[in-house]
Amino acid sequence: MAAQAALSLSGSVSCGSLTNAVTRSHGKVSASSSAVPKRGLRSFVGLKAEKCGVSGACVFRGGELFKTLAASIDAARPAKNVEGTPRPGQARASSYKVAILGAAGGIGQPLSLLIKMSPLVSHLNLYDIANVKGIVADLSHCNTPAQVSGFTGPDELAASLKDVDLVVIPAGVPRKPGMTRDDLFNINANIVKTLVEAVAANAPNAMINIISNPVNSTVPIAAEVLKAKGVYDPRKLFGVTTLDVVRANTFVAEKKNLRLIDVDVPVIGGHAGITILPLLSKARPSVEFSQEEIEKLTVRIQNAGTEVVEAKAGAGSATLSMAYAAARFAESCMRALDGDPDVFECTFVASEVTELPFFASRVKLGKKGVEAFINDDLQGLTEYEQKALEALKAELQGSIEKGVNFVHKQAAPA
Ligand SMILES: NC(=O)c1ccc[n+]([C@@H]2O[C@H](COP(=O)([O-])OP(=O)(O)OC[C@H]3O[C@@H](n4cnc5c(N)ncnc54)[C@H](O)[C@@H]3O)[C@@H](O)[C@H]2O)c1
Ligand SMILES: O=C(O)C[C@H](O)C(=O)O
Repeated sequence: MAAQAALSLSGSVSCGSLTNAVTRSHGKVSASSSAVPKRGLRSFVGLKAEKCGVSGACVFRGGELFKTLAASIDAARPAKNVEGTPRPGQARASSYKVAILGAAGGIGQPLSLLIKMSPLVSHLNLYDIANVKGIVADLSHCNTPAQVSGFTGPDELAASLKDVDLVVIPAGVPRKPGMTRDDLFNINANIVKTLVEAVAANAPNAMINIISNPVNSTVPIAAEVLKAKGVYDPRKLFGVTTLDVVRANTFVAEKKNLRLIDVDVPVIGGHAGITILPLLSKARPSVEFSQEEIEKLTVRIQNAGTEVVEAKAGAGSATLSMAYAAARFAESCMRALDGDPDVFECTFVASEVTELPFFASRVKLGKKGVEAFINDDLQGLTEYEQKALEALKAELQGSIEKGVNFVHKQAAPA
C-alpha cells in the first residue's frame, strides 16, 4: 500500500549546494539542520533563484510560470526564442496533467489561468458543478502549451481525473463577514469528501492540493477518505497554506523596506486564527523587530484572511492572492515531480514534527511528495513563538479530530 511505501524511503536530500543524510523512523522523515541552505533563500520559496549575491540576497525570476508568457511574446518576433524555453505548443521532456476541482469559482478561474501559463502542464482539466464551458473556451485561446478540457457536474467528475498527476481542490463556499473558517465545515466537509472519493477511485497516485476551508479539518477528512479506500499516501496530501507565507513575506518586506521577492518567512501550525503561526525569528533575510512589532505583525498575518473578507463585505474571501499562492504551490509540486532537487514549501501535512497528527511546516518536496521535514524551523524559537505554538495545539487538535470524526460517523452503520 502507498502508505507503507512511505515507511521504506531511503536516500539522501540535496538542498542547494548541500547534501545531507535524511533520517527516518516509523515513517518519520526529517532533514538535519545542515539540510537548510545557510546562504539566502535560494531553495525556500518554491521559485528558483537566478543569482545570489554575496549578501545572500537572491534574484528570483518569478518561476517557470512566466517564462511561457515570455516565450509567447517572443514568438511574435520572427526567428527568435528565449534560450532554453520551449515555444508554445512545443512539448517539454516532462509535463503534467492537472485537474482543478471547483474551477469556476473565485479562486478557480484565476488559478486556472495561472496554471495554463505553466510550461510544466500538458493538460488542464477544469471541473465544477457550475458550467465551465465558457471558461474553457476563453482559456483555450491562450497560446500556451496546456490543453484545456471542461467537465461539468458529477457525471463528468471521474473523466476529469483520468491520468492526472496533480489535483487542486478550491471547491466550496467562502466566508462572509462575521464567520470563522470553521463555520464553513458543514457544507465544505461533504464537498471535499465527495471529491476526494472520486480522486481515490480515479487518480489514486496523484498529488492532492486542498484549498477548501477549513483546511485544518478538510485535510484530515481527505486523509480518512483515502485511507478507507486503501490508497492513502501521506506524502502526497497537502493543505495549501502558501497564502500565509505569501502574506507574511509581503507584510515583513513592507514593514522593513525590503524587496518583496527577497523575503521568506516560514509559517507553521495550521490555517485558521491562532493556528497560523509566522516564525518571524526565522525570517530570511534575518530582521530585527521590537516585541510590539512582532505581536502586531503576527496578529495581522493571522487575521489577513478576515481583512479581505471584511473588505469584500459579503462578496467572498481572498481569491486573487489565493490563486497566486495556489499556483506557486502547484508549480512547486510539479517541479518536484520533474526531479528538481531544490523545492521547499510550508504546507499542512501528516506530520510528526509535533505530537499533532497534521501540522503545517516547511517540507522538502520530491517526486513522491514530502521527502523531508525541515525540523530546524521549530528549534530555537523565541519565548513568544514557543508560547504561541503551545497555545495553538488544542484548537488545531480539535479541528483535526472534527474532520476525522466526520468521516468515521458517516461510515458507521446507522
Ligand atoms: N487555503 C486557503 O488559504 C484559502 C484561501 C482562500 C479561500 N479558501 C477557500 O477556498 C474555497 C473556495 O473559495 P472561492 O472564493 O473560490 O469560492 P467560490 O464560491 O467563488 O467558488 C467555489 C466554487 O466551488 C464550486 N463547487 C461547489 N461545490 C462543488 C462541488 N461539489 N464540486 C465541484 N465544485 C463545487 C462552486 O460552483 C464554485 O464555482 C472556500 O472554502 C474558501 O474558504 C482557502
Ligand atoms: O479567510 C478566509 O476565509 C479565506 C482564506 O482562508 C484566507 O486566508 O484568505
